[in-house]
Amino acid sequence: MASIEISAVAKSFGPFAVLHGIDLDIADSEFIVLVGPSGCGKSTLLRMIAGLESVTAGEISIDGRRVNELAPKDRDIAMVFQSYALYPHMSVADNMSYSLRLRKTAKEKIAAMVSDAGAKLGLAPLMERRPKALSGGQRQRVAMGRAIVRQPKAFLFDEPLSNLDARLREQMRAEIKKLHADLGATSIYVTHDQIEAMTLADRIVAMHGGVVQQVGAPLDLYDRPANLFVAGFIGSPAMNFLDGRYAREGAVVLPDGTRIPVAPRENLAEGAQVTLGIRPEHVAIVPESPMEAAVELIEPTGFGIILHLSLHGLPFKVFTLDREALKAGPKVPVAFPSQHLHVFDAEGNRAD
Ligand SMILES: Nc1ncnc2c1ncn2[C@@H]1O[C@H](COP(=O)(O)OP(=O)(O)OP(=O)(O)O)[C@@H](O)[C@H]1O
Repeated sequence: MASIEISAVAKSFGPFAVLHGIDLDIADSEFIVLVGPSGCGKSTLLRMIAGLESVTAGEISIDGRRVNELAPKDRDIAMVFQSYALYPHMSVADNMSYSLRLRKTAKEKIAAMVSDAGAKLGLAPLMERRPKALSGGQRQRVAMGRAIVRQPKAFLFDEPLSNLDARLREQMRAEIKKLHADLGATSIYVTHDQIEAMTLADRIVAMHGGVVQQVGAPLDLYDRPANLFVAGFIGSPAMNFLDGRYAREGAVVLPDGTRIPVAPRENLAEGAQVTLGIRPEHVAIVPESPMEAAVELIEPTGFGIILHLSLHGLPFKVFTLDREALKAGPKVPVAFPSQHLHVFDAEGNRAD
């Protein structure tokens, strides 16, 4: 297994700069998830680590060795693609053993490694089938098996679950997590799905516009997002944002004059433009609250209830497990508990 260091890495396609100075140190055995909206540059970064794209500037090292000029096959890393990329004319066993046969590994060793990986992935009864006779989930398992038998220094995953339906995605997600716990292989996983990022990662790298926005443990990003982008991207239903002005005695004043008490922030001036953030599950419905919101829509999800509310025309959502919320009248009393409030400055950065 390996550590991977990315230092000041930039990428341009002709005149278009898509990655702007990425720095990231990945520890041996770590599971890193690169997450961000379409076009943020996460796949390009992964492909540069794999050697499938050139590095415009900066340096990528694996185990302390610069690999910028190294061909993909010499980097000793395995990539698992969204499209599986299996050989259609080969059986599952032959797909999995292909790279070992190329390396002229001994036959008995190949058989043992393929059967071991097949058993780990629940593929044992399917070893003689061709890919076209497999379901999407089974194909993705074969693609993973092919990566595992190579015993690479690191695994790179490029949206491996995007082609699967929701239920299978959930199941495969758990399998990937178990596999990582079992193999302890350094892994870099690209997705635009923040639930995959939250559930799989040791550390999440949130990207936007070719720039790393925040790196941290999933719950750090959830509890203390560094800026408005991360706050809005991580979490579903998404964090509510309300624009207002900061008052130094410790409040944010909304455009309608509503004062929301917040812990004082040293670095904000009186009257500074700010955005208040609160997650839907943190908005409290409390009978004694003087703040009343109009009920616009009620969405029961089965698991919980999402209320679409508005405070003098400012929309926000509440998520609650309390089924009483289904009976909400035209107005509900709400409160924004100050320990759950996030305040962002005019540049969108966290102000603490
Ligand atoms: N070969 C290329 N030539 C020119 N532009 C490219 C090339 N490959 C990617 N890009 C551009 O680089 C930007 C980043 O693409 P990339 O595929 O890395 O994004 P992504 O975050 O992985 O998005 P997605 O989730 O849609 O794959 C995009 O604007 C894309 O159009």
